[in-house]
Amino acid sequence: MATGTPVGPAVGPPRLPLVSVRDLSVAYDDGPVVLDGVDLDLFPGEMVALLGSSGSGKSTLMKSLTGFAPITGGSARVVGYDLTNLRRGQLRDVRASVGQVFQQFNLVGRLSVLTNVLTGALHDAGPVNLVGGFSGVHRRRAMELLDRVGIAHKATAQARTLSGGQQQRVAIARALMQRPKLILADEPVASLDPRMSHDVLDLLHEIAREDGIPVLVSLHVMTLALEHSDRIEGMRHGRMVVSAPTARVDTTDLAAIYDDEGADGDVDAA
Ligand SMILES: Nc1ncnc2c1ncn2[C@@H]1O[C@H](COP(=O)(O)OP(=O)(O)OP(=O)(O)O)[C@@H](O)[C@H]1O
Repeated sequence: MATGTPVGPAVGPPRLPLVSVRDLSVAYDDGPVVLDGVDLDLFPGEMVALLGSSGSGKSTLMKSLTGFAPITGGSARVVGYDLTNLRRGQLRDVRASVGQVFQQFNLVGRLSVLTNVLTGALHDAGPVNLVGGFSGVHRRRAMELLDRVGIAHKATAQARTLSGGQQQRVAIARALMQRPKLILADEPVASLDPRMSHDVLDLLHEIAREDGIPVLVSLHVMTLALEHSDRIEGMRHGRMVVSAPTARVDTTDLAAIYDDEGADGDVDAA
């Protein structure tokens, strides 16, 4: 298994991981073990691509980081919380600190783009009604974020009228509205064409670098992962079989992840 130190500045204070997972096991409802002895560290400012064949456990790993998959063994520290030993109310705090981006965008189609972004602030806005209840501060921030993701001109449009790539930008702005300490993006480009896929991954990579937060992104297209990540984590049958800086990943690593199960991409591209 390839390993390596995470990408980052050669000098400066030691960086602490925002996510530190050790020997993690997950099983659903007394079923078979789905994650088996998984280790994972995510550091500030890095874009990490999570690769693996269908069913290897990528989504389950992401869900386990926000308490949506049952941890049966090992440990998981996420944004300062020990997920196996949470006190009352702390799971809510973890979820409020983790921005999530999904394949299907998960926007409310009949609401405006701006309102969709504002829902990212629901955890700290107190009781609001979705149409008029957000403060001017929240509204200004939502507009700034729409500007940052390049879609401020669509602020008043219904979300369902936007293209897939535009909707994913709105979803990313909504995640940023949470002021996240970590972003989890589960196959965020699986519904997008190649051009939009590159644009969305560029945007996520830029956010990781500029905001200094880790972005963990699961991808099916290997070539996209090789082009748009600082580090590759590779899963196979619920185990982490590769963990290495992207520049050092080679065909042996990719074979360890996919073997003859196939991937959407060319192994020789490495
Ligand atoms: N809620 C659930 N209950 C029971 N088993 C589940 C549940 N969710 C996932 N699994 C099982 O866990 C295993 C890993 O699934 P998971 O969705 O994490 O894989 P994945 O790598 O994300 O796959 P894909 O790339 O197809 O999304 C699979 O065998 C799946 O059937």
